[in-house]
Amino acid sequence: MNPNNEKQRAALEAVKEIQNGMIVGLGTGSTAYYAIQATGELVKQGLQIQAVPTSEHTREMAASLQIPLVDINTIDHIDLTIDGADEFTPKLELIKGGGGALLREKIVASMTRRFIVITDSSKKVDKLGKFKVPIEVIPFSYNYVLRKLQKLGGQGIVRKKEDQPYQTDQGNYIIDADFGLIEDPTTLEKQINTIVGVVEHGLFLNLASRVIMAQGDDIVVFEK
Ligand SMILES: O=C(CO)[C@H](O)[C@H](O)COP(=O)(O)O
Repeated sequence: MNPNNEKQRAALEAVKEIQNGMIVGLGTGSTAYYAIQATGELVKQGLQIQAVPTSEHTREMAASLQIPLVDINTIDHIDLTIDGADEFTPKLELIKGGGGALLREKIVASMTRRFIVITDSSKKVDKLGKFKVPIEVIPFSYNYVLRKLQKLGGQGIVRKKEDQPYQTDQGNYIIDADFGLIEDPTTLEKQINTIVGVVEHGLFLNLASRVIMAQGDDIVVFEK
Protein backbone atom coordinates (compact mmCIF):
# COMPACT_ATOMS: atom_id res chain seq x y z
CA MET A 1 0.00 0.00 0.00
CA ASN A 2 1.08 3.56 -0.71
CA PRO A 3 2.67 4.97 2.51
CA ASN A 4 0.44 8.04 2.26
CA ASN A 5 -2.64 5.82 2.43
CA GLU A 6 -1.19 4.14 5.52
CA LYS A 7 -0.45 7.52 7.08
CA GLN A 8 -4.02 8.61 6.48
CA ARG A 9 -5.50 5.39 7.85
CA ALA A 10 -3.42 5.62 11.03
CA ALA A 11 -4.46 9.26 11.44
CA LEU A 12 -8.15 8.51 10.98
CA GLU A 13 -7.92 5.77 13.61
CA ALA A 14 -6.27 8.13 16.10
CA VAL A 15 -8.72 11.03 15.75
CA LYS A 16 -11.49 8.69 16.95
CA GLU A 17 -10.01 9.27 20.42
CA ILE A 18 -10.67 13.02 20.37
CA GLN A 19 -13.61 13.99 22.59
CA ASN A 20 -15.59 17.16 23.19
CA GLY A 21 -13.91 19.56 25.59
CA MET A 22 -10.39 18.18 25.14
CA ILE A 23 -7.21 20.18 24.76
CA VAL A 24 -5.51 18.50 21.80
CA GLY A 25 -1.87 18.68 20.69
CA LEU A 26 -1.47 18.81 16.93
CA GLY A 27 1.69 17.21 15.54
CA THR A 28 3.89 18.17 12.62
CA GLY A 29 4.76 16.31 9.43
CA SER A 30 3.14 14.45 6.56
CA THR A 31 1.36 11.93 8.84
CA ALA A 32 0.17 14.51 11.36
CA TYR A 33 -1.16 16.45 8.36
CA TYR A 34 -3.92 13.86 7.90
CA ALA A 35 -4.83 14.00 11.59
CA ILE A 36 -5.06 17.80 11.51
CA GLN A 37 -7.18 17.64 8.39
CA ALA A 38 -9.54 15.10 10.00
CA THR A 39 -9.66 17.15 13.21
CA GLY A 40 -10.66 20.17 11.13
CA GLU A 41 -13.51 18.16 9.64
CA LEU A 42 -14.72 17.15 13.11
CA VAL A 43 -14.58 20.77 14.28
CA LYS A 44 -16.63 21.77 11.25
CA GLN A 45 -19.20 19.17 12.32
CA GLY A 46 -19.42 20.70 15.82
CA LEU A 47 -16.64 19.09 17.88
CA GLN A 48 -15.52 21.53 20.56
CA ILE A 49 -11.82 21.42 21.35
CA GLN A 50 -8.89 23.72 21.91
CA ALA A 51 -5.66 22.85 20.14
CA VAL A 52 -1.94 23.41 20.68
CA PRO A 53 0.18 23.31 17.50
CA THR A 54 3.71 21.89 17.58
CA SER A 55 5.09 24.17 14.84
CA GLU A 56 4.35 27.37 12.98
CA HIS A 57 3.45 25.27 9.96
CA THR A 58 0.86 23.34 11.96
CA ARG A 59 -0.42 26.56 13.53
CA GLU A 60 -1.11 27.96 10.06
CA MET A 61 -2.81 24.78 8.89
CA ALA A 62 -4.99 24.59 12.02
CA ALA A 63 -5.97 28.25 11.73
CA SER A 64 -6.92 27.75 8.08
CA LEU A 65 -9.23 24.92 9.17
CA GLN A 66 -10.77 27.09 11.92
CA ILE A 67 -9.51 24.79 14.67
CA PRO A 68 -9.57 26.92 17.88
CA LEU A 69 -6.05 27.37 19.26
CA VAL A 70 -5.00 27.95 22.85
CA ASP A 71 -1.80 29.52 24.18
CA ILE A 72 0.27 26.77 25.79
CA ASN A 73 1.21 29.16 28.60
CA THR A 74 -2.39 29.45 29.73
CA ILE A 75 -2.96 25.71 30.29
CA ASP A 76 -1.39 23.18 32.65
CA HIS A 77 -1.89 20.01 30.62
CA ILE A 78 -2.91 18.67 27.23
CA ASP A 79 -5.41 15.80 27.14
CA LEU A 80 -4.39 14.12 23.90
CA THR A 81 -1.68 14.66 21.31
CA ILE A 82 -1.49 12.98 17.91
CA ASP A 83 1.88 13.18 16.16
CA GLY A 84 4.07 11.21 13.76
CA ALA A 85 7.55 9.73 14.25
CA ASP A 86 10.59 8.95 12.14
CA GLU A 87 11.18 5.62 13.89
CA PHE A 88 9.57 3.68 16.71
CA THR A 89 10.25 0.40 18.49
CA PRO A 90 7.59 -1.92 19.96
CA LYS A 91 8.79 -0.59 23.37
CA LEU A 92 7.43 2.82 22.25
CA GLU A 93 10.85 4.45 21.98
CA LEU A 94 10.81 7.08 19.25
CA ILE A 95 13.06 9.19 17.08
CA LYS A 96 11.38 12.43 16.05
CA GLY A 97 12.47 15.69 14.50
CA GLY A 98 12.86 14.80 10.84
CA GLY A 99 10.55 17.74 10.18
CA GLY A 100 12.55 19.98 12.51
CA ALA A 101 9.82 20.53 15.12
CA LEU A 102 11.24 18.29 17.85
CA LEU A 103 11.53 20.93 20.58
CA ARG A 104 7.90 22.06 20.55
CA GLU A 105 6.84 18.47 19.88
CA LYS A 106 8.65 17.28 22.99
CA ILE A 107 7.26 20.08 25.15
CA VAL A 108 3.73 19.31 23.96
CA ALA A 109 4.25 15.55 24.42
CA SER A 110 5.60 16.13 27.94
CA MET A 111 2.47 18.09 28.91
CA THR A 112 0.20 15.45 27.39
CA ARG A 113 -1.75 12.79 29.29
CA ARG A 114 -2.21 10.56 26.26
CA PHE A 115 0.36 10.84 23.46
CA ILE A 116 -0.64 8.86 20.39
CA VAL A 117 1.91 8.29 17.65
CA ILE A 118 0.69 7.56 14.13
CA THR A 119 2.85 5.96 11.46
CA ASP A 120 2.99 4.00 8.27
CA SER A 121 4.61 0.57 8.35
CA SER A 122 8.05 1.81 7.25
CA LYS A 123 8.69 3.44 10.65
CA LYS A 124 8.83 0.30 12.81
CA VAL A 125 12.31 -0.87 13.86
CA ASP A 126 13.66 -3.28 16.46
CA LYS A 127 16.34 -0.82 17.56
CA LEU A 128 16.47 2.93 17.03
CA GLY A 129 19.26 4.47 15.01
CA LYS A 130 18.83 3.86 11.31
CA PHE A 131 17.32 7.34 11.23
CA LYS A 132 19.87 9.91 12.42
CA VAL A 133 19.04 11.54 15.75
CA PRO A 134 18.04 15.20 15.21
CA ILE A 135 19.59 17.46 17.85
CA GLU A 136 18.52 21.10 18.17
CA VAL A 137 21.48 23.32 19.09
CA ILE A 138 22.25 26.97 19.72
CA PRO A 139 23.83 28.34 16.49
CA PHE A 140 26.61 30.10 18.51
CA SER A 141 28.42 26.88 19.40
CA TYR A 142 27.34 24.12 17.00
CA ASN A 143 30.92 23.02 16.28
CA TYR A 144 31.53 22.44 19.99
CA VAL A 145 28.44 20.22 20.10
CA LEU A 146 29.58 18.36 16.97
CA ARG A 147 32.90 17.56 18.67
CA LYS A 148 31.19 16.43 21.88
CA LEU A 149 28.82 14.19 19.91
CA GLN A 150 31.80 12.65 18.15
CA LYS A 151 33.24 11.71 21.54
CA LEU A 152 29.96 9.89 22.23
CA GLY A 153 30.36 7.99 18.96
CA GLY A 154 28.01 10.15 16.92
CA GLN A 155 28.87 11.49 13.48
CA GLY A 156 26.89 14.69 13.13
CA ILE A 157 26.18 17.08 10.31
CA VAL A 158 24.39 20.41 10.46
CA ARG A 159 21.12 20.13 8.58
CA LYS A 160 21.01 22.38 5.52
CA LYS A 161 18.25 24.04 3.55
CA GLU A 162 19.18 25.64 0.24
CA ASP A 163 22.88 25.52 1.21
CA GLN A 164 22.30 27.39 4.47
CA PRO A 165 21.87 25.88 7.95
CA TYR A 166 18.24 24.90 8.44
CA GLN A 167 16.66 27.05 11.16
CA THR A 168 13.99 25.81 13.52
CA ASP A 169 10.93 27.81 14.61
CA GLN A 170 13.13 28.99 17.50
CA GLY A 171 15.95 30.12 15.16
CA ASN A 172 18.23 27.24 16.25
CA TYR A 173 20.17 24.75 14.11
CA ILE A 174 19.69 21.01 13.87
CA ILE A 175 22.52 18.48 13.91
CA ASP A 176 21.57 15.09 12.47
CA ALA A 177 23.73 12.60 14.36
CA ASP A 178 24.46 9.04 13.29
CA PHE A 179 25.14 6.77 16.28
CA GLY A 180 24.57 3.54 14.39
CA LEU A 181 22.04 1.25 16.00
CA ILE A 182 21.41 2.53 19.52
CA GLU A 183 21.77 -0.25 22.08
CA ASP A 184 20.88 1.88 25.11
CA PRO A 185 18.75 4.92 24.23
CA THR A 186 18.31 5.91 27.89
CA THR A 187 22.06 6.27 28.46
CA LEU A 188 22.53 8.09 25.15
CA GLU A 189 19.73 10.50 26.04
CA LYS A 190 21.44 11.34 29.35
CA GLN A 191 24.80 11.83 27.63
CA ILE A 192 23.38 14.15 24.97
CA ASN A 193 21.55 16.13 27.65
CA THR A 194 24.86 16.94 29.38
CA ILE A 195 26.29 18.77 26.33
CA VAL A 196 26.09 22.52 26.80
CA GLY A 197 24.50 24.14 23.77
CA VAL A 198 22.10 21.29 23.10
CA VAL A 199 18.57 22.62 23.39
CA GLU A 200 16.75 19.30 22.87
CA HIS A 201 17.09 16.05 20.95
CA GLY A 202 14.81 13.75 19.04
CA LEU A 203 14.98 10.71 21.32
CA PHE A 204 11.47 10.49 22.76
CA LEU A 205 11.54 7.89 25.53
CA ASN A 206 8.75 7.19 28.03
CA LEU A 207 6.44 9.68 26.35
CA ALA A 208 4.24 7.73 23.94
CA SER A 209 1.12 6.02 25.30
CA ARG A 210 0.33 4.19 22.10
CA VAL A 211 1.59 3.81 18.54
CA ILE A 212 -1.02 3.30 15.82
CA MET A 213 0.66 1.89 12.73
CA ALA A 214 -1.21 1.22 9.51
CA GLN A 215 0.11 -1.76 7.55
CA GLY A 216 -1.69 -2.39 4.31
CA ASP A 217 -5.34 -2.74 5.26
CA ASP A 218 -4.55 -3.50 8.91
CA ILE A 219 -4.18 -1.25 11.91
CA VAL A 220 -1.55 -2.48 14.37
CA VAL A 221 -1.49 -0.98 17.85
CA PHE A 222 1.54 -0.95 20.16
CA GLU A 223 1.03 -0.17 23.82
CA LYS A 224 3.02 -0.51 27.00
O1 LIG B 1 9.06 14.61 14.21
C1 LIG B 1 8.48 15.06 13.24
C2 LIG B 1 8.61 16.47 12.81
O2 LIG B 1 9.56 17.14 13.58
C3 LIG B 1 7.61 14.17 12.45
O3 LIG B 1 6.65 13.63 13.27
C4 LIG B 1 8.45 13.09 11.86
O4 LIG B 1 9.49 13.68 11.12
C5 LIG B 1 7.63 12.18 10.95
O5 LIG B 1 7.24 12.89 9.83
P1 LIG B 1 6.35 12.26 8.69
O6 LIG B 1 5.02 11.99 9.28
O7 LIG B 1 6.33 13.33 7.62
O8 LIG B 1 7.04 11.01 8.21
